[in-house]
Amino acid sequence: MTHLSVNLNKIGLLRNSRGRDYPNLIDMAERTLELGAFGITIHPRPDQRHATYQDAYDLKTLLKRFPGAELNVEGFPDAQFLDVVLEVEPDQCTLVPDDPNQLTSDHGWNIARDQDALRPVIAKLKAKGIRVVLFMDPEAENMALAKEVGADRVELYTEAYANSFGKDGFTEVLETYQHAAQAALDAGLEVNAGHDLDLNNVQALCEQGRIMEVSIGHALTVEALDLGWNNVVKAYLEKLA
Ligand SMILES: CC(=O)[C@@H](O)[C@H](O)COP(=O)(O)O
Ligand SMILES: NCC(=O)COP(=O)(O)O
Repeated sequence: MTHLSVNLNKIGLLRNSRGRDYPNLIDMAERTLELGAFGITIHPRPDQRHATYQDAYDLKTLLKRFPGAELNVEGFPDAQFLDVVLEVEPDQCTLVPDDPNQLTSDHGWNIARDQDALRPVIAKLKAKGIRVVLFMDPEAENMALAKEVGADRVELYTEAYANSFGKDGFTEVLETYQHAAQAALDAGLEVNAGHDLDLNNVQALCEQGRIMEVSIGHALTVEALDLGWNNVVKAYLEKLA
């Protein structure tokens, strides 16, 4: 079984588009957890275009009512992000090497280059009891270094996986991801995955049993336009059971 963490960035985007608290992100989080999701993910970006830093505080308060459920806060470890995460103390923090103006996340860490900056950040987060995840491309050769710099898990960046799904060459791409996941496990890391996962492609990635958690938001929100939020969350839970 793979845990489902629902990313509410796009709920935040809709909310922020009208300057009203509608839809209410915390209400959507509560509804999602009541449906059986393992956790909630947000990725507050410096411009707070969707999820806000305040959402992190409010979600932390909500999660206290759901023992066993987890809050995952993703983002680039700039000073503001770190201040918020160290104060909120989510269950998990996924560090993502995004520039402030990126449209979305589109690459994993270059740990060999960034390790001197990452090590103290990871140490600070872990000192607070926060599980640390590094957002990574599916490169098996880099997993040992991810462990060495102190990460607890890696999150495999799955855009390339999603883009290959259903096309020629998919089997080889899937094997690349499974090989990277196994290398992470062999290095003593647990494995998350995310980005562009959807109801069609998620099962093939997770059914071999290496993926501990997937965080899904964009496709889930779009699929909910057709199927309804409750039905989509339940459908993912069935796929990941
Ligand atoms: C790290 C990752 O792949 C996603 O969690 C990312 O946070 C999505 O960000 P947007 O919702 O801003 O596209
Ligand atoms: N880490 C991936 C995530 O949280 C959601 O990514 P997406 O499903 O919005 O592409």
